[in-house]
Amino acid sequence: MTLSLTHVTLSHPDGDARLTALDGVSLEVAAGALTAVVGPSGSGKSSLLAVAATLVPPDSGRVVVDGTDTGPLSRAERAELRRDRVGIVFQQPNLLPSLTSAEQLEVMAHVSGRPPRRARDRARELLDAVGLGDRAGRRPHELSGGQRQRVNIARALMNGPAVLLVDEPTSALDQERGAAVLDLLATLTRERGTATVLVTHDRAHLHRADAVVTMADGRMRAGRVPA
Ligand SMILES: Nc1ncnc2c1ncn2[C@@H]1O[C@H](COP(=O)(O)OP(=O)(O)OP(=O)(O)O)[C@@H](O)[C@H]1O
Repeated sequence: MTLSLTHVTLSHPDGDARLTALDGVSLEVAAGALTAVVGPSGSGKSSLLAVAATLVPPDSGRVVVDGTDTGPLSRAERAELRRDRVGIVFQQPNLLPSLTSAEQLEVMAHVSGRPPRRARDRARELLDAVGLGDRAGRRPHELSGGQRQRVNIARALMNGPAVLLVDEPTSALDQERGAAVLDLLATLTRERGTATVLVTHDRAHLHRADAVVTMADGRMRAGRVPA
């Protein structure tokens, strides 16, 4: 499995007590598969993504990313693993206002020490893949919300991640643009072979997922993919 969480627990300080955000959660996602995570606010969905992204080490349990057990890794080693093998798409695109779409992507390669020329080609190819080949020279304020989210997705794929983690990508979009973004994520997952986890409130599009899991009070329950 490309992403594997086994009996993961995570708690946060809550006054003198601790609040359990993840309570023995296990999840496996194969390369090329899209798993959607749904559940009410506060059920642990963002905590699950944070742990899978190696941003937060769990209190107990195992997180394996692309064959690497992340438990023994130092903070610096986790950061390196994240940079090279994990793509993260946050709810808000967080694009840099002064950079063009192509440059938003090229920065990722630069940070990873990859050659600029290859980065330019790859940025072009990815912008084409998300339908923005003709918007490569535009800055964020010259793009629509849906286009900015597509740049955000392309940027997350820049370093060829094995695992793609996506947090509520449609929350700022209308129904039609949201549906298009989810279609795109499903297609990219298959074409690029990422193990993708998508947190969403939007139950309308769950049929695009290979599996759906529901979180409630930090626990996970497998669900059927709706027809
Ligand atoms: N950094 C933190 N410090 C303290 N408590 C936290 C922290 N992050 C999350 N929590 C708590 O952990 C529980 C799970 O939160 P989490 O954000 O993972 O849920 P969620 O399902 O993503 O919710 P939402 O849909 O509102 O984003 C909640 O009770 C939340 O208040």
